[in-house]
Amino acid sequence: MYKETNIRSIAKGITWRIVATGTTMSIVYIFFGNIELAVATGILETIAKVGLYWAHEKVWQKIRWGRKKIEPFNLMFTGLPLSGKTTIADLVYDKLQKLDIPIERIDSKDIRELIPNIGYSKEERLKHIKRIAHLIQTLQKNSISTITSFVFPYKESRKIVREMVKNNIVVYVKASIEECKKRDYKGVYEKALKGEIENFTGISDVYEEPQHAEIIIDTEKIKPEEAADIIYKYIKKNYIK
Ligand SMILES: Nc1ncnc2c1ncn2[C@@H]1O[C@H](COP(=O)(O)OS(=O)(=O)O)[C@@H](OP(=O)(O)O)[C@H]1O
Ligand SMILES: Nc1ncnc2c1ncn2[C@@H]1O[C@H](COP(=O)(O)OP(=O)(O)O)[C@@H](O)[C@H]1O
Repeated sequence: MYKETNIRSIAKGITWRIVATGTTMSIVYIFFGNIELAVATGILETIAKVGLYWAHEKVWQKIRWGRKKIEPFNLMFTGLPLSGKTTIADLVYDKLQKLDIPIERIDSKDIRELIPNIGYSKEERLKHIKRIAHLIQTLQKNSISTITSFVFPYKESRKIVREMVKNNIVVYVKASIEECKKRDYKGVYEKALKGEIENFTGISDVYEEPQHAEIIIDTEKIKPEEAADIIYKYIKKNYIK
């Protein structure tokens, strides 16, 4: 998010004054053919309008009417490993950033690097998700929206987030296990099938499908760019009118 600095406001004020006063002086000169009158009008106009503009701005700063607060939201991407969460969430993030709203991207790989000593048992995953929900909550207190992509495999883990954060939008990124195995650029399915990874979602642990997702993306039918567009339009319609 950008803040208008004082120096930028002053520069804008000066350039606008040159344009506006130049226009007034030209009109006076065209009508009356008197250069002294045109210059005098220009000087008087500058003095009067600089003061009046300042007062006008001060009054409007106190008026709340017509201002709209953008409520922070959390886009919660959930789905099997390799279903396409990161790919689509990154595209949505790029699109939403262009709207100049305060927004953060939180992906499982970054958080698991940051908090490495946590495993994948149900108990550990729930503990992990509570920390993430707390992080989203803190960002929301500062009006920052979030795009989070985690497996979020249990109904219980998604409920934790829904109860802790405002405006939670579940995006279920759907793909069959067979398809995810084909996409396995991380080699995690291969390892899980060999028994080298325990409690692997979809292989040796459950993925409880969301029953009330706000958005469902079937990645075997919809391309990443189309999916990002659907999600972007949903956000624009419901949160940034
Ligand atoms: N046992 C097990 N189960 C599921 N996933 C595993 C496991 N071990 C490692 N991985 C890799 O870690 C990613 C999932 O981590 P998450 O933090 O999103 O999981 S969770 O939400 O806490 O359940 C997930 O990455 P994504 O592919 O980004 O989903 C896996 O590649
Ligand atoms: N329709 C699709 N949507 C998203 N990803 C897709 C799609 N079709 C193929 N893929 C590929 O599947 C892989 C998904 O990986 P990734 O986004 O890291 O998934 P996840 O974050 O769910 O583990 C990527 O290589 C991506 O290019």
